[in-house]
Amino acid sequence: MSVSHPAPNPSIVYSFPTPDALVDPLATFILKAQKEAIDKKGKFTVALSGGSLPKMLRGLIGNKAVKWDLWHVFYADERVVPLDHPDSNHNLCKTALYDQEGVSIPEKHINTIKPDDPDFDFDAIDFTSPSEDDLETLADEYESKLIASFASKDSVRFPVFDLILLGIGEDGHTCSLFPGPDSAISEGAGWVAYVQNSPKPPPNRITLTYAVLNHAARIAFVATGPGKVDVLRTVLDKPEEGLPASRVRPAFPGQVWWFVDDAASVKVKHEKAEFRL
Ligand SMILES: O=C(O)[C@H](O)[C@@H](O)[C@H](O)[C@H](O)COP(=O)(O)O
Repeated sequence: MSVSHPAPNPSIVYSFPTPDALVDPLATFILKAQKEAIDKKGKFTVALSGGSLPKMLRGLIGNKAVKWDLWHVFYADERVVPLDHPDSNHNLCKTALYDQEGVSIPEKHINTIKPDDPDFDFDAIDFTSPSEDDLETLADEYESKLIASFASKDSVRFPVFDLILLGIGEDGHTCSLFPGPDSAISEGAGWVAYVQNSPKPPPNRITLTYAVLNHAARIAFVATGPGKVDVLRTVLDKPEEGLPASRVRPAFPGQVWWFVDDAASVKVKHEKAEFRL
């Protein structure tokens, strides 16, 4: 008997006149996701990306409605560098968000790529040229953190994030899922994969897989600036080209939203919705 799966919902695109103008709506959107999650299960699980994204979360800083103590943070992807390195997505989020006045996510709720296993010496990794074993261990250990947070692998096939916040590169990558033959991090893979030779430096990364992204309750992409014009047009209007960001299509009732500025979305034909929550 064949089982039919409901098709993914079409993406909802909000375009704002400037990057600044999307900051408060994005915060409102995140707060709504937070409320729904906390009302349902008393916590809010969110995955953050690097790049320009962390700074776009500034609308949350100082907002009394944010229940920081109930946030459980993972990284959609992370660069394999020391946690205090300027290239670290954790470091980026720490500077832009966690260190800001009033932001009080408990440290144990922030899931860095540093393994909990006391036998694994994260700081001893040769970060300029980590071994494949190290990368594999980091991916496996990160998966263990997901399992610990989302239940046991026996009882749940995939973690269901309340919200995953993503950026997009000009080549259509998202997380550390790049176009090309190496985008072998396919639906069949586990929850976390490692990447070597990433086309965007630094070369070594770990990333959530499509499988995890496509089980999320909500995905929000944030993309601004004229550099994203062509890629947004391709991803939103020609998803059949299969760029990594187009492959992020959580099954019903999952939903993808785009928070973009007019400079990035000027060529997009996909319907733009009026922002109202
Ligand atoms: O760690 C990373 O490199 C990212 O998570 C990556 O996927 C990023 O989100 C995009 O490259 C967009 O970056 P910008 O927002 O800086 O353009």
